[in-house]
Amino acid sequence: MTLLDGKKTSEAIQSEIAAEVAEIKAQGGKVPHLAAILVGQDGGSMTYVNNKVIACERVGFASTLLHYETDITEEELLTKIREINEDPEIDGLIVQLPLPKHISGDKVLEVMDYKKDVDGFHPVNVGRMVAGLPAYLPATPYGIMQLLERYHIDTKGKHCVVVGRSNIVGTPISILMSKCTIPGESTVTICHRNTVDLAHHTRQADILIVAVGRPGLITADMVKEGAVVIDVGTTRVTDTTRERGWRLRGDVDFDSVAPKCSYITPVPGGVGPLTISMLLKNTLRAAKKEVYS
Ligand SMILES: NC(=O)C1=CN([C@@H]2O[C@H](COP(=O)(O)OP(=O)(O)OC[C@H]3O[C@@H](n4cnc5c(N)ncnc54)[C@H](OP(=O)(O)O)[C@@H]3O)[C@@H](O)[C@H]2O)C=CC1
Ligand SMILES: Nc1nc(=O)c2c([nH]1)NC[C@@H]1CN(c3ccc(C(=O)N[C@@H](CCC(=O)O)C(=O)O)cc3)C=[N+]21
Ligand SMILES: [Mg+2]
Repeated sequence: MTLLDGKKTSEAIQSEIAAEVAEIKAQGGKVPHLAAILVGQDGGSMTYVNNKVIACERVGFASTLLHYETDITEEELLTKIREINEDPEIDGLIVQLPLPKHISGDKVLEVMDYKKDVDGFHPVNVGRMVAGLPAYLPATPYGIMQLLERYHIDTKGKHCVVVGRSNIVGTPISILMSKCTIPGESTVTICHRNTVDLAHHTRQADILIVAVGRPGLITADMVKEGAVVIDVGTTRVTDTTRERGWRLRGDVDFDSVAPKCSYITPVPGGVGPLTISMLLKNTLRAAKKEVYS
């Protein structure tokens, strides 16, 4: 069993990005600039946004964090997004999810300039990804592809089973794994809440990707011997032995499943750190106008 070390891979990617930024600076070019919008006080969201800002500093990007109270109106938020769209200094924009109920995530995406949508959630980027055209790929699926690539995991002709069909993880990773690019070339099954006999499907998987948000959902009996298991889930569970009172748990029951796997990602230290690195990568691509001029 080989551990897919997301932290190490993420550090390698961030070093590559930092080297490119240094080169851009040396040539007097524009330093990539990421703007992040956070609405409200959700603990997890605050942690992720802070991690993103810290990572920006580490690779030499500029960053702006815009933090609004939960009672900001939808129109006020949309006005702010329009301002950022017009600001030539800012290359990439993310709006941290979840948003409060009175703000429509779909409207936010509609207003956002897709050329600055480094999360890859805008319908233009989603459509271009599906069509196989250059696009910003959503950071988590992009990170999973990086892990598979950098560990030289053979995906061609394999059966990839994805559990979860969200727009930010399950759906895009299923599409990418089915494409005629490497990693990819897999035969893909997508499972969700209404899948009958989940274990029957997961047991068929050569590559099992789980993005549900239910700690320990995948147990050893649900996994084929020798499978590659990618655990996207990151749920905070109470842990009184920790100073902060909680720890992160994945969707896979790691202790029982790991011995059966050829490769497996840990939580934390698996997919999560890569998500941040690929967001930086997208921001660099935005600053370099690699996807759109
Ligand atoms: N490591 C990282 O970088 C990231 C981690 N995450 C984590 O990944 C997890 C999933 O996130 P996200 O995709 O946004 O979650 P969503 O809640 O948006 O989607 C969860 C998906 O799981 C499906 N589902 C729920 N229960 C079951 C079940 N019992 N059996 C099969 N499928 C089920 C849902 O089905 P249905 O569509 O029918 O409701 C849905 O498609 C969360 O823990 C989140 O914190 C998310 C993003 C990035
Ligand atoms: N617009 C938007 N884009 C997102 O990409 C987005 C979002 N909203 N909302 C929430 C989810 C969740 N998500 C994670 C990012 C990093 C870690 C991560 O770095 N996890 C570390 C641990 C971090 C810690 O210790 O808290 C790890 O797994 O090792 C986890 C989850 C991005 N999301
Ligand atoms: Mg969601």
